[in-house]
Amino acid sequence: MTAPPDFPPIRTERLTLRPLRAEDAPALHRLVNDWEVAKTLARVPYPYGLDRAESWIRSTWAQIEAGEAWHLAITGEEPGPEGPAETLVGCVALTLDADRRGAELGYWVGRKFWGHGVAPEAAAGLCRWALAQLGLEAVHASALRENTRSAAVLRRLGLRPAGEAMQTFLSRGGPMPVLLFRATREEILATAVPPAPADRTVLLVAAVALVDADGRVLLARRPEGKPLAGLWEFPGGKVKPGESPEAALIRELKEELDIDVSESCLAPFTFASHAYEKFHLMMPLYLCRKWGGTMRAVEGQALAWVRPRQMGGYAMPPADKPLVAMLQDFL
Ligand SMILES: Nc1nc2c([nH]c(=O)n2[C@@H]2O[C@H](COP(=O)(O)OP(=O)(O)OP(=O)(O)O)[C@@H](O)[C@H]2O)c(=O)[nH]1
Repeated sequence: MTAPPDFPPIRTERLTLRPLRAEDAPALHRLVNDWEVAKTLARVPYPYGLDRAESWIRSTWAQIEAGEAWHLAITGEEPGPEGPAETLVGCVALTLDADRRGAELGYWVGRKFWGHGVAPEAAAGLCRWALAQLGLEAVHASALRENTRSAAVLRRLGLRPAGEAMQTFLSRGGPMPVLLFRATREEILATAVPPAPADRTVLLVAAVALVDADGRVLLARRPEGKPLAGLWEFPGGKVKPGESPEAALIRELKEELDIDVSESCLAPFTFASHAYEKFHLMMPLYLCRKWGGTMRAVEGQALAWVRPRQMGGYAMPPADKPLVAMLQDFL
């Protein structure tokens, strides 16, 4: 086949699942050729070259056409200079068993998209589609024994532990212990929409829009190694027990930017209330136009002074979206 099959995209709350396209190859190669991702995948060699991404994409078309396996791109939307742009986030797959009554579920998500519940949302979307369209009786999956994150995803989807096995991992060059998971059609249907974790705690984070004389706002890029790394955000951080949000900000601004801010210069502006997968973020956003000292990126983080109108071109955490809209109206 020379083109993706005609397959109507599956849409979930935030994601679209669609056949891979030839032009996805560079993004696919970038996301999978990452040891943290590749090491969890049985059938992916490492390093993973661009040519492999290209030929694998073509092989998935024939499998969809034959009704044997559905390897779909998980895509989301990220802000771009010309409005929201489609971004490859990962892949999700169902491969029919030989008797065509069950199927194996698989998925991976690019490292920079971890922590947002992409895998359960995409896997639940594909499972729901497959139960309706293919009349499957069961879904099964495996996860490396050490991959607790993947085991948690499978449990949230309603799959239950079904033993252990050894499985060859191309990326590891040999057999590795895996945990097996399984669910009947009924079990999946009962839990196919991943429930929000019941014990999601509220995390209080104080943040500030530092505004310069030209009406530009300071954004800082989250450093590698932290959750949501690479995204641009308002300076700030977690409020410690016993600390006021203002005191937390004054401390964080000193620690991160080496500037001195007094409480009277922090004007309450608005707040974000956003359900992340593992916690609920409650984040007051202050405005501040006056500070002392010479600003520097103490943690080596990239800084940018950005007009609110231009913030659409900076990828920011989902919680910040409404804040950006309010700054655009106000500044
Ligand atoms: N500072 C800041 N945090 C934000 C923004 N938007 C947003 O979702 N957050 C979330 O709020 C949380 C802030 O935690 P953090 O990791 O920056 O806090 P911190 O500086 O105390 O970090 P640390 O615990 O690694 O020292 C993160 O989960 C982050 O993703 C934002 O605009 N600014």
